[in-house]
Amino acid sequence: MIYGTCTTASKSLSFKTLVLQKSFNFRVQFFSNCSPKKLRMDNNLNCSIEGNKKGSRGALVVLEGLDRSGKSSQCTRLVNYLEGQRISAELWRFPDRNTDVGKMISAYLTNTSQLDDHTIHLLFSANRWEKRSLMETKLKSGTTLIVDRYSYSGVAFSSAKGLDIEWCKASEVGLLAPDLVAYLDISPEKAAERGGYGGERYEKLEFQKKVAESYKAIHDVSWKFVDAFQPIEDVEKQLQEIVFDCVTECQKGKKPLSLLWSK
Ligand SMILES: Nc1ncnc2c1ncn2[C@@H]1O[C@H](COP(=O)(O)OP(=O)(O)O)[C@@H](O)[C@H]1O
Ligand SMILES: Cc1cn([C@H]2C[C@H](O)[C@@H](COP(=O)(O)OP(=O)(O)O)O2)c(=O)[nH]c1=O
Repeated sequence: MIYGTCTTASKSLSFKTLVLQKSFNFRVQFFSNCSPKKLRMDNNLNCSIEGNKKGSRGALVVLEGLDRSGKSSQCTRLVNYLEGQRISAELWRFPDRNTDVGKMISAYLTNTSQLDDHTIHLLFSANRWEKRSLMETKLKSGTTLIVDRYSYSGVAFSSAKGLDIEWCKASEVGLLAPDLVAYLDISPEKAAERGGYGGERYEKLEFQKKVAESYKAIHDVSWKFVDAFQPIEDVEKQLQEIVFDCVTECQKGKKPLSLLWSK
């Protein structure tokens, strides 16, 4: 590890351009208006600035998609990538089956319990609410969260069963809004051909087709659609680029956290 000192980041530009990029030809995160910081450089010459400037925070990144679209694989790869860039990152997933609520959800998904559609919807929401405050603490302390499914799964899956979309959203209002939603786009038929399909309650082609329609109904222009039928490494590369940009924006400290369904 090599350490240097960043002395000129306060007035816009040029530290990275004039000194670092030109002389050494590598990429360094640049932050305007920050006090002098230590630069941390790894063996690949990836460089980051230690410490958080005021308002700097981690990014809330959500991966959504049909069952078997590749979310879990890509979430793991993303966290590894970010850690390689010296960006603090954690992998989260919903449902979180470790909590008491999560255990009820897991029993439902594995068909060992039966629940009314409204009830299971509210349990999925509760499972997010019980993690909300920890989520906020982590983000504010500078940790980026890569989240495998979030509110949009809640709304897409429940509304695919016929529940009213606005009713489905209501229990999600006030949860933290993601900085980025990446949708792993694959047809239900192609997803169904992938390994391990068929074990849990929702892993049925006809139902997944309805879920795909629900996702179409709830997405907005801010979502990034990534073709999930590409080779796994190509999906990974594309995600790395959009996630890195998002994390950089959040590190700048000019983007406060916002709340779900307020946009
Ligand atoms: N781009 C891809 N191309 C081919 N197979 C993939 C790709 N992404 C994931 N897979 C495989 O598909 C299966 C489901 O992937 P997974 O990441 O568990 O999806 P999800 O979390 O969305 O259910 C796994 O066997 C995984 O290895
Ligand atoms: C987070 C969430 C997931 N789900 C569904 C989607 C999945 O079919 C199932 C379990 O999610 P998950 O364990 O992520 O399944 P997979 O890895 O196959 O994508 O729960 C909901 O119905 N509502 C929700 O709020």
